[in-house]
Amino acid sequence: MATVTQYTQVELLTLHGPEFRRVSTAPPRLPTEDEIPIIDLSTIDNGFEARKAIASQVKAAAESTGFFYIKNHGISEELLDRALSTAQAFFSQSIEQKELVSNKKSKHADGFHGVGSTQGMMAEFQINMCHSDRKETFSLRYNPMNDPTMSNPETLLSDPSYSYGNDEFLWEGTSHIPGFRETTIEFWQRRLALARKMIRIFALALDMPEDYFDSVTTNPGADGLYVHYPGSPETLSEDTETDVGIGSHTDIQCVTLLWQDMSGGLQVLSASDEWLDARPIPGTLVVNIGDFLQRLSNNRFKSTVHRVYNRQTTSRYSMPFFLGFNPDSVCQVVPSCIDKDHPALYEPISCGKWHRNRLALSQGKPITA
Ligand SMILES: O=C(O)CCC(=O)C(=O)O
Ligand SMILES: [Fe+2]
Repeated sequence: MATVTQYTQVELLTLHGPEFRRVSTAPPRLPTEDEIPIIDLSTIDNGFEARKAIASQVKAAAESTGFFYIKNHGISEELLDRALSTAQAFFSQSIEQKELVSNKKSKHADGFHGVGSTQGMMAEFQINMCHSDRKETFSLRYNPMNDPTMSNPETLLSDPSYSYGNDEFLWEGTSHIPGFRETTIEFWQRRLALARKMIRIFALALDMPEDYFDSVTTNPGADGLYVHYPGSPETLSEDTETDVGIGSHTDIQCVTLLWQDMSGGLQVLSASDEWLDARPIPGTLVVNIGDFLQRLSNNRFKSTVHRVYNRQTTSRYSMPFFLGFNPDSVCQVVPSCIDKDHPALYEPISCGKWHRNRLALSQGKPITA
């Protein structure tokens, strides 16, 4: 007997008002190789032609599901293991110890966000409309002192419009965890370097010179996170919505790099409104596109709805990294994405303002013009 696909709706908050998306109620299925491809980065440093070849695969993925895996990405298993142990050591503490580095002490929301404390502004300040997120987070944001490519961090540090560099409390409040500061900063640096390489690949994928985004990634949005999804109580029924890890959302900035443990639970909406199981694949990171890059690409590259369901009784850990552009650089739709049939759909805006507006929206505050 043929099965009839049934649909429900998810509500997403956007700057243009709420947006409703049809989604299938069927359980997630495995993606095809084209839907979420695995792209090999082993040749990324081998010269321009090699990078063009990678970019053409990235372009195909970016124009379809907007999600892909990368392998041979250059971040060692040793560092990933160390970062995971560091995250686990942090989250296994008492709530009082975690609150020593509460994000409330920071202008940039660095630090600890407890379970359910920050609906609608967790992680990268995603907008989750359905229910409280069941996760806790530690986040480290851009600080020019931690960026090895920044030749004059003092200039930025002394610029009051940025209020960079007030993250000492993070290291004081975690100094009892061996290696926490060293590992967290080293991992953040490696992810920033990889994200900068990836944005060059994205420039090529948009048929632009590979250095096209370099000038807007000198002090970019760069949010490195540890995330813990506590296990769900065994008593929860299958259809309850309360044990969701992160509700349906799109990422806000440009490119997300995600390490996930082997628990599973990451689901990605397909072009035909079905949930795809973006299962963990050892040795890979998941890459996806955020709303700001979709905007700059005139909607050519897809910022795709995804969510996390942790329905197991044990913890799930993930470590996402969100790359934006320099907060004050005004960016316009990329010229190669505009022609007479495809006029620019969006006004120029800075990534910082875009991010702030999305945050204000999620908190019910007015949006600045
Ligand atoms: O934890 C994950 O697997 C994904 C997290 C995510 O989508 C996010 O933080 O934006
Ligand atoms: Fe996300």
